[in-house]
Amino acid sequence: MMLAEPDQVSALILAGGRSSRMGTDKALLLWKGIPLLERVCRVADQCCSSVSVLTPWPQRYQPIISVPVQFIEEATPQQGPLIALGQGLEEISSPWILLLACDLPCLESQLLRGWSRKLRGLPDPLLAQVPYHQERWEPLCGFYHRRCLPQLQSFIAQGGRSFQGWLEQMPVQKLAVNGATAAMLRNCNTPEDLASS
Ligand SMILES: Nc1nc2c(ncn2[C@@H]2O[C@H](COP(=O)(O)OP(=O)(O)OP(=O)(O)O)[C@@H](O)[C@H]2O)c(=O)[nH]1
Ligand SMILES: [Mg+2]
Repeated sequence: MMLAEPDQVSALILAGGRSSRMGTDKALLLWKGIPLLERVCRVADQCCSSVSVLTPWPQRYQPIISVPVQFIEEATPQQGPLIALGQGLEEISSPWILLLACDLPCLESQLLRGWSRKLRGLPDPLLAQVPYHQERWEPLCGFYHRRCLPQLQSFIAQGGRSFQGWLEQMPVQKLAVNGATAAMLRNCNTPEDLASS
């Protein structure tokens, strides 16, 4: 484990989706012999001060995880990633959260460390730092400050559930995405995605 001094970053890995396009729980699917969730946990362990997995099913995943991870049981399952981030921000006390999907087989700790270092120079009013690619945010590989929580809660209270919509009204630093980072952000939603990653 490495502390990203002075900006301590905790990873929050989301593993509570329906996997409806995959047809089977994708957190458990093997990629090069390692379950997708375990792969993401390992990378997060290499670049974050602590790692949490938010899921309604901690018992399902405990046996496959080999690195130190805190499981957070989901209060309101399957309400989508924005609600999940809200619970994570309430329960994790570090200044920054690196939010990660569990379906990112090509995630790289070195690139993520470089992004973590950029947090140090971020002007105070900016509350998030998120990759932006082809006119879309990539919110499930992004950094969110604790101070996001009030804005997030009021967006949710007004019925907002769209990450893209929330980020459009937030002070967010865009992370530019080049070829290498686009490859890292490739997520697996279908069996075809997994086969071609
Ligand atoms: N904890 C938690 N994770 C979620 C939730 N919704 C989605 N995720 C996770 O967010 C990440 C990206 O979601 P998707 O790629 O859409 O995955 P999904 O919702 O399982 O799959 P589809 O049903 O095919 O959309 C995955 O790691 C999911 O497990 C949720 O309500 N709670
Ligand atoms: Mg996905």
